[in-house]
Amino acid sequence: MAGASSGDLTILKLGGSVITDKDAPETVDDAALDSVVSAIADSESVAGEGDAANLIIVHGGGSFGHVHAAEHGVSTTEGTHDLEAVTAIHGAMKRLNGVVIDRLQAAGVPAVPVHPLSAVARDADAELSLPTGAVDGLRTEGFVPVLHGDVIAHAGQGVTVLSGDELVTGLAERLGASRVGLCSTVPGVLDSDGDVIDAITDFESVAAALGDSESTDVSGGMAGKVRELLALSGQARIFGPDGVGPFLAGDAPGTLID
Ligand SMILES: Nc1ncnc2c1ncn2[C@@H]1O[C@H](COP(=O)(O)OP(=O)(O)OP(=O)(O)O)[C@@H](O)[C@H]1O
Ligand SMILES: C=C(C)CCOP(=O)(O)O
Repeated sequence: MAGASSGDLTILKLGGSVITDKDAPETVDDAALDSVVSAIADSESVAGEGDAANLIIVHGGGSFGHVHAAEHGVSTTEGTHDLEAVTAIHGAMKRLNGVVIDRLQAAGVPAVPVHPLSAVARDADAELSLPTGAVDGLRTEGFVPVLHGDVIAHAGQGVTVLSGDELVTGLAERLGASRVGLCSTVPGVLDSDGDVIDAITDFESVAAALGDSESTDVSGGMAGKVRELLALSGQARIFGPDGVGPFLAGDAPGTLID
């Protein structure tokens, strides 16, 4: 897309639950990944050569990061100094990122990896230091940066998990994204009858319906996701795999979090 400015920026998260088989360790869900990759490749968010890209992709951990994090007792709040844990969790996320990058590139998307462990950190109050120069520079040069949930330095705790959802909101705030979308396995946030909620503006009114992930997850499942997105100053949407194409085309699938 010619001359994209930061005002056009879209940040899309591909849930780990979507692109992996969350119940089989380190297993990619090939059909699901190929389907969301096609929707991205078919969208106008991918720049022509020499133009700025208006898309940043983040993906979650699924059966790669979460399984190793749970095995080592590491979460977004529980840290570790164990080198083996850091290596296992980060290594698994890099392997998943490599698969995502390969599929995107094969579909014609100029995707490049960005690994948070190398640049992101939390201070003792859990405030994120999240430099955006590399991500924004790559995007401006026409590449689509693909980041992922990871382990990052956490003052006094060793490393803790940085969820893809935190990355999405952190990048959206710092880069002024105009559209933020999270693709999960569900068509949106569901109420206690199983129907998609149109819009959520406060946590308490939906808290009773919000649960953890159905699989191993160290970052809070749907409840964590809604909390994270409510803290964002702009709007965001949560939708299922079928919503990726419509979302990138400017439609409004799933649940609005505002
Ligand atoms: N009220 C609800 N509405 C929708 N999903 C819910 C609800 N309560 C719990 N869930 C569960 O939350 C899951 C989504 O959270 P999960 O952490 O698995 O998301 P993800 O972002 O797709 O994956 P990952 O965290 O690995 O990136 C859904 O698949 C569903 O099982
Ligand atoms: C478990 C790890 C390392 C990544 C967590 O990212 P998420 O799946 O977006 O919560």
